[in-house]
Amino acid sequence: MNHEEHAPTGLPDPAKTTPNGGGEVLPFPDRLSKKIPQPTPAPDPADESVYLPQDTAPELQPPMVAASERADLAGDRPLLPQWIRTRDGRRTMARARSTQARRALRRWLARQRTDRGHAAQAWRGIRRSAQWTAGFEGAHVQAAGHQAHIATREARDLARRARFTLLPGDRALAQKQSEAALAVAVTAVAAHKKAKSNRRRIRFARALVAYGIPLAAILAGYIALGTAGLLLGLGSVLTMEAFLGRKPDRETVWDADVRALSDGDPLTESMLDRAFKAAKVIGDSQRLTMVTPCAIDPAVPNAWHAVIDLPDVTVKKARDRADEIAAAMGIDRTNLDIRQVGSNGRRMAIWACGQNPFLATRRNPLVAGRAKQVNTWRDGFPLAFDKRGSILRPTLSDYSFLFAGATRSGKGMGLANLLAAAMLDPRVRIRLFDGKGAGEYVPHARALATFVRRNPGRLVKFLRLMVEEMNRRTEILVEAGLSKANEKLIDKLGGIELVIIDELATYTAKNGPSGKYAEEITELLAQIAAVGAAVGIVLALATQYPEAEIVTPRLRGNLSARMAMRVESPGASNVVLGDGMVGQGYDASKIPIEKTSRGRAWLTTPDTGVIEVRSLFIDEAAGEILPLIEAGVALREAAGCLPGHYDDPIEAAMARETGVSAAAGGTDGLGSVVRRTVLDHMARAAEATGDGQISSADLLGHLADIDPDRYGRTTRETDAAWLSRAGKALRTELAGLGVELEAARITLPDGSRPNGYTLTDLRAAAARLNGTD
Ligand SMILES: Nc1ncnc2c1ncn2[C@@H]1O[C@H](COP(=O)(O)OP(=O)(O)OP(=O)(O)O)[C@@H](O)[C@H]1O
Repeated sequence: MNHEEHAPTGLPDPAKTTPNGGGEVLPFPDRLSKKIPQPTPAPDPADESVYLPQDTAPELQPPMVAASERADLAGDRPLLPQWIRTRDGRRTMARARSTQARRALRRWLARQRTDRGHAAQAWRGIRRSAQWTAGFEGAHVQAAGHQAHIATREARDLARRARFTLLPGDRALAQKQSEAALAVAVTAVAAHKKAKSNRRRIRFARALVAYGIPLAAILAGYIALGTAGLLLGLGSVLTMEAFLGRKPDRETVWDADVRALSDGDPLTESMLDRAFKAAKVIGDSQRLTMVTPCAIDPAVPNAWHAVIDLPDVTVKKARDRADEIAAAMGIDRTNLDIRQVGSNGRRMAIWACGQNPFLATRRNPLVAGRAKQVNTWRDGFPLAFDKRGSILRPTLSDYSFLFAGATRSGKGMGLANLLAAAMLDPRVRIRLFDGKGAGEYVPHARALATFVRRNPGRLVKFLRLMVEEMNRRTEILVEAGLSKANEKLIDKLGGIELVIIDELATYTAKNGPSGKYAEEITELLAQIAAVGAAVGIVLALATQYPEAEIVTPRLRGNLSARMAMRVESPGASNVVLGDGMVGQGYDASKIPIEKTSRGRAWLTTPDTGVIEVRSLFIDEAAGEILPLIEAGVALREAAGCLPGHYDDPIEAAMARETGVSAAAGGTDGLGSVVRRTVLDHMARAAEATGDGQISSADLLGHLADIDPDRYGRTTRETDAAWLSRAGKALRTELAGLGVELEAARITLPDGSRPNGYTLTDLRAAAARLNGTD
């Protein structure tokens, strides 16, 4: 019942309401227009207008007002309108409730006929429990059965051939092949049996949960309460099943044409057939031939694989249409992997996963276990995992590396994985130039043969030495008659040189502050990258700015292993992966900007081609790298090659040339590698004057305090003689450092114009000396 039904008769007439209005009990006429007594408000003694005259008839006297009909003076029943508290109001409400109940019952009855009815729900729940009990293990058994079948048939054929081969030599060979095939068949049959028993065991365990528990509940109810308990138990089990089956099956799930791996459907032959047809890889009249049936890949959740033969099309064509195939299977291209098997170009292994295989974060195995020595030359270093979950381990014996990606894309993690393994290989001399200049690598310093922050001038000198070192090593190889170093030769050559440059743009940007070095650095890097790896000199460059100016095409061409994390544009992706790669579907700018995508990349190496990967994770914030650094220091100490404690020809030559060594990050271990010279004292003295300049006389007085032997004044010396001698000593010292700096006229605040130096000139000379300008 609703208010509109009453409108014509039921609504109170405002004209007839008492003067006290809405706060009082209002009349609510009956539907049958019964005469109802007009409830009257309690008289307000203060309001004389509501007093009835003395001669009012007794029937018009105000009736006794029931408690529920009294005015709600205290306001403690504010949510109930006054009219409900009348008898008619209550009757109206009762009528409304009964109508509602009737409608609810009708709705419930109508629902029972649909797939949302409680019986349907319970039945669906029971069916789902049965499906869950059966599981997917059958696919494994089927695959193993297929293998066993093929292997036995092959063994039988070979045995027959061996029996009928008459030539003794051929017969021996045939028997050998027959025995091998028999062994394979026995293993395949055993694997089939094992898969069956595994399926039985898992099904039994599931059946215990799906059927055992409900049966036990019903039985317990019956024993405890008899028939009532039995009904109660049955009721609760059916309620539980109805809960499990509360969502109706979507029709699409059972429709072969729209099955999707992402909905949890299994990969089937018909799904593959349909997807390859929809992607126009095969025609409507063609069919795929299954070499192995679709089976679960236990390494990745919700992943499947199969080997198929394509009819009259190449695997390359299928790979080119990977996007379309994936879409037809209801997944993203990232979740699909197509590889060629064998050499006929038609057989392919397909792997597909219902969810993004790169959502998982996988830790670097070196930090997960106990840190022990690693052979990066032979076994490589764990860098990343592919979509099938296999860890990729590039070796340090074949090529140089480039890591590129926008900020926070995870390129630093790529370097961190390389560094982690290099730490644990004492033969690797790690030379790190940190162009960002932050403190990120300071904890590693003790194990670094060279550690310099920024300082492009030093990098140029270092790379020149490296090119000389490369030529020296090449000569050794020439003498040994080899084109490439092997593991035995590594020690003779002087170990593996790993040159890491983090933020290449600091050094190779032509328009940057170190532009004058850019060209030479790029050229030297390209030379080292081209032949270095063959003689044990490997580069690992990282940049946030993958632009052709920073990584020139020639340099990129020589860096054979390149990892493109998320970049800003398709052009940047091509700078890393190679021209035209975006057109082939390898586009690092399409990697989503999400936290869960950090470390995802396209990796290209001569061994793998271009593949999609995610780098392994090292939680640097939690200090996971620290035990590796300690282990690296200990290994180098034991091998007698702890930086700064052995004769490193490169750093020795650098020290000769620049006057300071950067082994283990220099004397302060921070990679600042600044040479403390007389220039620093001069700059500090000029700073102390407060006006940015200092006269020669004051400066020499200051130097006399610091280095009395050289600049001190003897008792018999006149002022002029001392100034002349000390001035000459200073010029000699500066010339010895290779610094060209002459005293010039300066104007002091008192107006005098003596000879002296400005702070700006002194700083510029110091920067030139340290190569930091
Ligand atoms: N493979 C990965 N798995 C999980 N998380 C990762 C992975 N790689 C990077 N990350 C996360 O992304 C953050 C940024 O990574 P990283 O410092 O390597 O990026 P970057 O590109 O070098 O950043 P920046 O340009 O600021 O130096 C890391 O702190 C880490 O938490």
